[in-house]
Amino acid sequence: MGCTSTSNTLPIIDLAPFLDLTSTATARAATAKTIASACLEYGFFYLIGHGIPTSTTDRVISLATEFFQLPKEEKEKIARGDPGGLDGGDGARGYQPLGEQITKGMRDKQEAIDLYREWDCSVERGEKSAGPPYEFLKGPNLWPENPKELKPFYESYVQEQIKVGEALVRAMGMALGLDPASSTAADDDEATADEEVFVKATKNTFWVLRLIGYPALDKPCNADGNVEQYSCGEHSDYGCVTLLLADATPGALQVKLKDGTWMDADPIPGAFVVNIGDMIERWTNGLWQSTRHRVIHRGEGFRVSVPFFYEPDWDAVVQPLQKCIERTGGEDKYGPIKYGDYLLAKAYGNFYNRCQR
Ligand SMILES: N=C(N)NCCCC[C@H](N)C(=O)O
Ligand SMILES: O=C(O)CCC(=O)C(=O)O
Ligand SMILES: [Fe+2]
Repeated sequence: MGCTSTSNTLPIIDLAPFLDLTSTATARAATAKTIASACLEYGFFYLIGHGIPTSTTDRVISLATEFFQLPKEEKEKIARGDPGGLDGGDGARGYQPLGEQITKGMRDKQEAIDLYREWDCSVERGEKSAGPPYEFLKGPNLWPENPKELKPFYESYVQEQIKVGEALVRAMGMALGLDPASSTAADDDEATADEEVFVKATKNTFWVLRLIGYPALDKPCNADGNVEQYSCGEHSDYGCVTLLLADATPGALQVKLKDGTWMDADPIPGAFVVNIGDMIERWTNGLWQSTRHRVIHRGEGFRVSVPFFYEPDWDAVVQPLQKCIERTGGEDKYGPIKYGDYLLAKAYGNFYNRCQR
């Protein structure tokens, strides 16, 4: 697949009617309609009206940038440990140096920190034995000590993002409830059981926050225009919705369109780039697909992005909704799956060394 991509036409969705308590049912229905068509056509859109100020998102990016600029030894203080080891790691959380993350069997040119919803070991094992060893993914987060403000700032950013995720999946539930044959907006938005499915399944969201640093690629494309190196290979995300915050670098994230061509999804100031994950695809029986995307950072500088993944609860059982089965030919294409099991398999396969040996 070539290095070139077409220019930017992803839809822009305004979430404000779902966050502003004074908004009208008509305004919510209008947003839901735009979501329904964006999810059907692209599985990707820009999100505005989310209520998180640019002063916050700018700081999130600058703190991540500061971390990646630290010396290697400093960053490796929070290197993800081995699951089952006594170093305090669970194998998934913490810092991953360049080359540890793999996609489709190739090393991605990126370094990262993964943070997840805290796993409360004390509940399962009793307060006294809450320390290591941990099972894969089932441990405490490893937060950087430097920059000092990172942890408190990010903790409150996660809370703000959870609110956005909640409002967004509520809006998506409503969008799914719209009658595709009807062109008129619903006159009231009293939620039906189906419309609340995403909200209920994300009450204790097993969220992920990933800080990613992308060095410039040496040679992203060869003379024929084919891709030689990836910052992140082609993939879909695993859960409900990804709310991507990235620095201003253009020419990096690409979205795969239904015709197989790639389109740039360059950042728009103040907007998150949102995409739907595999669990939404399964709930909708493939009606809304978890669109594949990749990163080929074609610029010169160091690029930083901080995706927030708003996901189902660890224990949520995800299966196609009857209404969606009917709309997609009457056959259940996926069956039920527990989100935690799905995530374990995916996350385990993401690392080149240690976990895979
Ligand atoms: N939560 C994480 N790590 N999200 C990033 C997904 C990047 C693709 C992944 N290596 C894959 O092959 O699926
Ligand atoms: O950095 C980006 O633009 C996207 C990263 C991404 O797709 C991911 O981490 O899942
Ligand atoms: Fe992704």
